[in-house]
Amino acid sequence: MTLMEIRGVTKQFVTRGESMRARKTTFTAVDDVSFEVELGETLAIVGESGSGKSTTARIAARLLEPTSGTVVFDGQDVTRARGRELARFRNDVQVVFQDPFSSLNPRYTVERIITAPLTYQGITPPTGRRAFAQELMERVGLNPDHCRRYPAQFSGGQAQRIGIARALAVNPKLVICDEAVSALDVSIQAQVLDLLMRLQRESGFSYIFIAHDLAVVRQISQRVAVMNRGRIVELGPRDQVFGDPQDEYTKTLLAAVPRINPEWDAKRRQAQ
Ligand SMILES: Nc1ncnc2c1ncn2[C@@H]1O[C@H](COP(=O)(O)OP(=O)(O)OP(=O)(O)O)[C@@H](O)[C@H]1O
Repeated sequence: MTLMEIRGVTKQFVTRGESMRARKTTFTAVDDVSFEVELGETLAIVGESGSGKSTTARIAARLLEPTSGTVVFDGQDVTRARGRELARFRNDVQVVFQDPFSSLNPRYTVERIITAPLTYQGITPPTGRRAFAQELMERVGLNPDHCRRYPAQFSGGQAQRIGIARALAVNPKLVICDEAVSALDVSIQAQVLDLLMRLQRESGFSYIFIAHDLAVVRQISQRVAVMNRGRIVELGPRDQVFGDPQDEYTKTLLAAVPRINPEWDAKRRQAQ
């Protein structure tokens, strides 16, 4: 079943040079992009820096309006949704950002951060906020006794787990991870990826997983979209894209990754 459909989405940014007299120029960051996200799957979007991945993610999350094209979620056109319709969308689609610290309010306790999406939606958990936050902390591998602590008292990997717990608080159907593990050390990255995969197995939601690291994408995704200069140049099942890429740019991208060691990769997948 299709959960989200991005149809012919284009995003242009109008920029102006330093001086007021400088001419305005239009830059197309995302150019006629279309893809679908199936219920329960992980679709990865990969590409070099500047290829338009984050802009696409922000449009899919309705954090940015496209210049043209449509975003359909659960059968509804939400491209210009407002009010209650937008609130429902914001509940169903959660985002985990790259830098956990800048996406967590430093003045709020973890308990307050994790339960904030419930507050926006006007929901009171039957067991109370603290018990609810503690349960989620346990689910993401954090010590529930630390629920009164502040973000600065956690490591980068732990802070990202707080961001993930917050995303899960409202039982989303889709979680958009925008370079969610890119800022973490490799060993911590692997732990957070394992957590993301476990949570999906438990709850059945979908991921759009944005990353530039192909080793990470290979581990987590079922399908992969490759972006180059604002366009999707290849989209297919992971093993097809990695094993038999059709597009020249995808081939170049794969050739440039020395970190994918097939033996290591096979061992990791066996261990999962
Ligand atoms: N608000 C904006 N105004 C002008 N240009 C923008 C804006 N946001 C993004 N861009 C440009 O659009 C292009 C695509 O950016 P985007 O962040 O989507 O790429 P990306 O693939 O996610 O790269 P990265 O991995 O570096 O974040 C870039 O050239 C960027 O400079």
